[in-house]
Amino acid sequence: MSLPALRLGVNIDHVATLRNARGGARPDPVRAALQAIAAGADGITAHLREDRRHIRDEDIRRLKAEISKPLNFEMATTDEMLAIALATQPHAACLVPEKRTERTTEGGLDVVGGYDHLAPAVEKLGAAGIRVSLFIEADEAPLRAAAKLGAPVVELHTGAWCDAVEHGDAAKAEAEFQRLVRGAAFGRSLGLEMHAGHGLDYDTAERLAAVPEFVEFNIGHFLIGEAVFVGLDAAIGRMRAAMAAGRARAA
Ligand SMILES: CC(=O)[C@@H](O)[C@H](O)COP(=O)(O)O
Ligand SMILES: NCC(=O)COP(=O)(O)O
Repeated sequence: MSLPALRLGVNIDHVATLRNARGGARPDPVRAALQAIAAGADGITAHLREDRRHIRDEDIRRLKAEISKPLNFEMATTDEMLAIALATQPHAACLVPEKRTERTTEGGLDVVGGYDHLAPAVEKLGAAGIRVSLFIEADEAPLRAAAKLGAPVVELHTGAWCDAVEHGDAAKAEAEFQRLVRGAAFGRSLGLEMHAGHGLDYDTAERLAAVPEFVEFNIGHFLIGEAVFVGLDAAIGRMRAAMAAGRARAA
């Protein structure tokens, strides 16, 4: 069986985290994006948080102008972010939940409770030719709501699984992995394009790559951390190899 190719979107947010720690211009997240593409990334993901804790407006403008691969713009569903997305015209916009005090994104969007709030944003982004993705949990209710909203893509939140793996909680990890497997199959049966991301490392990306419905992973924090030790090119090369190995096992 030949499976669809599995794309790697590299999230460069945490290059900006490091830059902002000193308040200057270095390290430059756009340089990281260009290097990631040269090393084999299929696209670049950047999350313009409302508090601008890492990526800034100018980074988004430069990314759109300077990179040669698709830009996946992660955003909260606010009027401000919608205006920036419509002005920037990224390839894709991934709607994510945001809490001001969270350290990182803690879960998927509440697509069911937030349906009426999300609907006009999905409609406007789609009408502008921007591919809309919803960052959600791998459960039937949000998947059904995403399909009803008319979003072509969902990104399943892999954070709970990756945390359980990292903390050595084997039972929870297996349950979370099976939830992702079921969610990917169910989402695909609804016609959704299936992406995944949050907290993935070499091992979790390799295992998830064997789930045939996934066509894109977005990976950032781990790769930028690895780059400190082995360089960005090597980290991306090893991630691609891990994904290919997982995919090969599924074929
Ligand atoms: C939605 C998501 O998972 C990404 O935005 C990524 O995690 C970015 O890093 P922070 O969550 O630290 O902003
Ligand atoms: N949407 C998830 C993402 O872009 C990357 O998340 P992480 O690998 O930085 O945790």
